[in-house]
Amino acid sequence: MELLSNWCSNGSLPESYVLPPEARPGNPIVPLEKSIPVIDLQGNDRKETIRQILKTGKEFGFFQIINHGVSKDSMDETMKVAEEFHAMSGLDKERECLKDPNGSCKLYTSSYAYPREEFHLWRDALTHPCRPLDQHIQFWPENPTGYREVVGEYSVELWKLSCRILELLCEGLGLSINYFSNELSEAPKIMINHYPPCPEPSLTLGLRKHRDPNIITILHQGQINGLQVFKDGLWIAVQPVPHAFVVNIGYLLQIISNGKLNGAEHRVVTNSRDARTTVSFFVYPSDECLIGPAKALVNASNPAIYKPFKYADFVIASYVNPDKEALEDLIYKSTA
Ligand SMILES: O=C(O)CCC(=O)C(=O)O
Ligand SMILES: [Fe+2]
Repeated sequence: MELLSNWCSNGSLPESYVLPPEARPGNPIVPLEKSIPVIDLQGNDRKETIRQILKTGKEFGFFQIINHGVSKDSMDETMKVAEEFHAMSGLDKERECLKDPNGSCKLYTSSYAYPREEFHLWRDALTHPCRPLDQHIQFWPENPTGYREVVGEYSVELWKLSCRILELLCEGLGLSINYFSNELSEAPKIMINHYPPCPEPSLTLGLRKHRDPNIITILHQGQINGLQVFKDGLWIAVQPVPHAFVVNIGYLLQIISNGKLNGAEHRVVTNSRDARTTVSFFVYPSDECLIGPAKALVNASNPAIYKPFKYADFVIASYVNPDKEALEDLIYKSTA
């Protein structure tokens, strides 16, 4: 596996990156009236904020947040070390990711299933766990200078923000305020994506259509366009708003909410001019965690759509041995 950043500037798109016609991005459709709502977390009416989050979490599965309490400096410095990391040589990047004998810090290109992929994606990525910080930080990259300190502080802030958003969601859904304060949110991860300029943006993608396999994701997407959300058969671009975060409902939260929230499908398109670097904070459960509709949300008029399953089995059916039917058998309650 050679990182994309090592060779991407040679000016051509290899055949293995050319997606089949139906999966290509085509012309992006940006219906203005359907843009992703921006929610002010400092709005002084808490009930109104919760109403907006629930509404857009159902309609779009995505929202942007401003006045979220994470400092601009922390966001800017994190973006800077993220860009610097991907600007290092391939060998240096690999060396920085070998510090954990258990391989918790991962560097890959395209998706982590690269060797099995029929088509590759125009992306490199670095990912590592981030909580509890003192159990993981010693395995993170030491270079670029300041990486651990800056990303360490950022991940503490993002954890606080995740808890705050989950509390608002709990309140809106009618769940106890600490519903997620357990193994459901035990294994958060940072992911630093890098999408170099691409010679043929119409033929390939940075990420194919997917739902995040987690509870929620908080994305720092910087200033470059690329993220698109699938809604009612259209792709909607998530326009960068300076220092906003993009929040998206993960597939597991769709299941826990018994369909009251939507784990929306999304993808990343590339462009020929600007490199794009993004930082995702993923809230994941532990592998052993049981996932299923919250009891408080199921009753005679809202019967359970999904049945309980172990998170590790979901990962197997989604990624390790991807099998749509096996995944549906695992998560959906039989209607027979
Ligand atoms: O880079 C982006 O804009 C989105 C990344 C994403 O969807 C993911 O990492 O799951
Ligand atoms: Fe995603």
